[in-house]
Amino acid sequence: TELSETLQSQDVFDLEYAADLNITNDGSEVYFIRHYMDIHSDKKLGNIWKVTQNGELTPVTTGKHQQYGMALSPDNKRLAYISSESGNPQIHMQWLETGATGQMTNLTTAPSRLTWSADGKYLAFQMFVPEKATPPVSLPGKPEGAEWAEPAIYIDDVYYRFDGGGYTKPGYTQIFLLSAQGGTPRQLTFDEFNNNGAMSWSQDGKQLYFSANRHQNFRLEPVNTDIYRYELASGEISAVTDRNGPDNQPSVSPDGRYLAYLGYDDRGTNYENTQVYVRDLSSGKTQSLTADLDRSVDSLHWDGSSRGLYIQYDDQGKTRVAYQPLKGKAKQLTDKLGGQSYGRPYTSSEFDVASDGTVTFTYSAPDRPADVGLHTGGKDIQLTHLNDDALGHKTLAKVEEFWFKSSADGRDIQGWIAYPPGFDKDKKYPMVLEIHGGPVTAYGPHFAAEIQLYAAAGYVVVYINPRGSSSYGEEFAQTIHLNYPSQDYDDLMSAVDTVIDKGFIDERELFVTGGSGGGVLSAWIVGHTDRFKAAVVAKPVINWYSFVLTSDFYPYFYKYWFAAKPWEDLEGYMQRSPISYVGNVTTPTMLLTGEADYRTPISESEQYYQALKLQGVETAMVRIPDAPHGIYKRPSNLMSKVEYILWWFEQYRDERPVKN
Ligand SMILES: CSCC[C@H](NC=O)C(=O)N[C@@H](CO)C(=O)O
Repeated sequence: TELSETLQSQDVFDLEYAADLNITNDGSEVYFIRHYMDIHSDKKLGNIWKVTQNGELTPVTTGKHQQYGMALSPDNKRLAYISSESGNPQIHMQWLETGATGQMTNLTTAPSRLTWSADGKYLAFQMFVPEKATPPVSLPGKPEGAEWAEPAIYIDDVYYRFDGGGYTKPGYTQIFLLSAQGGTPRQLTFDEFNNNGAMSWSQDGKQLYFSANRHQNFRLEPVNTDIYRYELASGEISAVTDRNGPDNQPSVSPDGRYLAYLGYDDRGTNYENTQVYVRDLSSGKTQSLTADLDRSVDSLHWDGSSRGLYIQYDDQGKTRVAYQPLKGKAKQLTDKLGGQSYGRPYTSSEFDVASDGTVTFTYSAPDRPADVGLHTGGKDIQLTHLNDDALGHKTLAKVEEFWFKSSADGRDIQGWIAYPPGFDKDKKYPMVLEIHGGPVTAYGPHFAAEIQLYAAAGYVVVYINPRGSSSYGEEFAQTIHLNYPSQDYDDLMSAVDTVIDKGFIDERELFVTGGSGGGVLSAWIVGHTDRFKAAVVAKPVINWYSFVLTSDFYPYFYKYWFAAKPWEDLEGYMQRSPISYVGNVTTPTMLLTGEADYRTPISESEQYYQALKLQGVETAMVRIPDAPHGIYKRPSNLMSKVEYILWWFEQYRDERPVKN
């Protein structure tokens, strides 16, 4: 039927995407995790696959498991990875010449960040080491065999719960060393810090560089990570960087002379460009290679000759890889990265580089989640087509870029329109404005099941990067510093007007939704205009005062998003809170949030729901049991989100597509 040729919500179970790309030294093969959605456990699982330059695909591991954290040995003969096939996550190894595999560890908590030494003899990794917590109170008088209520929980840590991880247990993440022959790992760090940042070995294997926040006050200085050097012989740890601001992703050059890393000087704003620094390890001389690039670098890989670095950064909603020599100008390679955020069209990608400069990356297209791509000989090649079977026969929304001027100040703003399958410009369509979160993140022309499903239901979907978004430089992102929400509202309204002016939108049929920061802005919108027929506010902040005092990452939010603590600036907090404008709302507005969302806790949604009820505004609340902030991570939750949003909008639709 015609219906079966458009995307249906249950199709999210058929999506696959590529991650953890590892390219061989000669660039001939790429190992990657082929993620898929398991309809029985309702979880994302994944196995290792290999693809050659000719696009020949071979499975490397198999089974219904979560396999991740893959690291190819320096000689390309072994593949270390983490797998939960024995019940809980353990380090596994595959000998690629023979196909022999083995479980290398028998750990009690999950390992992470497998990092090979240059000689291939060792793997460094990290693991949480729990500490014994004795509650300060134990109840007297419990008779033998009595079934009393669960004991009270005593909390005294700053970070007592974390979105996606639940309530925290006492303990710290420590660094371990494992022989590549397997056996018992040796714990290297023991102190009361989370030694949990990226690691890189010196070429002679005598030192291990890692990033961590090891400041005494680390809990209240949440972004102040530095690079440290661990001496394998003595166990001594010394700081390599010491500025106020994050320093992370250390990477020793192949010739052992330099240490590259990412970071910025913390000026206390909502956003600074992350730069690439290179330190000469013998002289200590350090320079930024990207001081003139007005973008944030997200990741880096050394060139095999140690003469420069391949860097990844977001630029106007796309993600690029460029080659940045140690001296001189960067050379652009590709802008086709993306596709790993399959729910909403956020920029999200990764890349790896072979010794000969062949780049592999997650290949993005608006109609497909991430495939494996290759950049070689100046060309981009798509090596896999992981979703052609599931999506190839479907008519998906076409995604088109548009630019417009904001009514606030004439600033240029970028957006995208997703057209419903079978779109006819001579008809009038309902519109959904979908708003991203962050707020300093970026949408782009990437596959997004949510956008595609709204379009498949007949809506023209509009999404933009309002001021404050990343990928347009520091000034653009900082316009919302201590000023959010603000003129971003005007940017969104100008986008709606621009698309209406194109002539195919039924102005009476406007709908709005957004999640997280987009929940803030959609609640802000219904408090400032009644032009939308219905709204769904997903996982929002409604009241900045209560948010700062209930969100998991509160030492960051109060410090970088506000001028003072809530009780020192009540007026400032309330003036920027959607709750302050609830008295203006007439738009039917539904709330939708995960019950285990500790980033924007469901109490924010409850406040708005109850306020709307008191105001007599049509409202409803959808609570997704056990879902954290990333609702889409369980496919059925992504389905619930989309189905509820479409259902709510349909309640308020009385016009159907008609001829002009
Ligand atoms: C507006 S409060 C912070 C919410 C969150 N930011 C960081 O965690 C957010 O906006 N998340 C976005 C982007 O990841 C989302 O869509 O969930």
